[in-house]
Amino acid sequence: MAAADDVVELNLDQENICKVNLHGATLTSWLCDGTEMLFVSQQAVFNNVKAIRGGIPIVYPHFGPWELGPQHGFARISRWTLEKPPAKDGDTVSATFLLQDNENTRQMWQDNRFNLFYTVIIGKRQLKLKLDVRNEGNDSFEFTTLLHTYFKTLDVNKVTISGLKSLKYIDKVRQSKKFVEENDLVTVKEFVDRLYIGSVDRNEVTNLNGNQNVVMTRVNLPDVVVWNPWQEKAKVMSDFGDEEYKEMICVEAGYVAKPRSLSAGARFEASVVLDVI
Ligand SMILES: O=P(O)(O)OC[C@H]1O[C@H](O)[C@H](O)[C@@H](O)[C@@H]1O
Repeated sequence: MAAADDVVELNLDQENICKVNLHGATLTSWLCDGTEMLFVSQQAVFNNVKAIRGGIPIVYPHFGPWELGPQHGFARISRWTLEKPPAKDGDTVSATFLLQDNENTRQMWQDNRFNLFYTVIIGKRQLKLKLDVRNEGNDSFEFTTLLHTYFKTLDVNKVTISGLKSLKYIDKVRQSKKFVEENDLVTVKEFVDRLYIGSVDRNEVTNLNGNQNVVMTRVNLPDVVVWNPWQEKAKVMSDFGDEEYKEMICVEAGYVAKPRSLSAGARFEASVVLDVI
């Protein structure tokens, strides 16, 4: 369990609440009309050191194994600050979190200076997530970023994902070779780790918890990663139950297929909207 003072709650009403852990600004719960939409492992570790296994960890400034630092970058294992506490505005509640460069990140990542603002907005049957990266230094830098969304489902076998047909994808399970997706609806029946390149901006993920479907709309996040560790990988992950692969599917919106360059003083804004339909 996370310590209470690590968690910021955005409370629209009793049945529509989301929780953000300041460790990584990881969204660890999204209650939509009383149904939990996000998967968090029973084995997840809340020690403010390890990345939280589940919810929506933020990948930045690097997706995947990184020669300069930890896998998926430092954002998901850094302590964020609460820049704007939860406030109600009409039918939504929003809060903004901030990660700034510090001695540790500068040492790891070529002395780059940045502000990364993350705004979470919960509405009725909707969650909106906004990333805003600002280059505060005198030199340009490159980064990749992704919202590593773990959706909760009662049965991963029934989940379908639309919007990927005809796209090229890198299949990390098959020596990172490139393939073209042939299916209108992607289903997951085995260990899957794919990076779909340059997808249309809308994907529908069906049969999530409570038989809910979610439409994911992306702005400035052209790529989609689909991941499920299945039985074989689940067994070797210490913070993931052996059978939990049945209860989750990661559909991750990112800018990851190629790095984004940001010149000195420039800004990169991107967002994901999750609508429960
Ligand atoms: O175990 P983690 O570092 O959290 O990474 C979990 C997974 O994240 C992404 O989905 C990657 O595509 C996978 O290759 C990776 O295994």
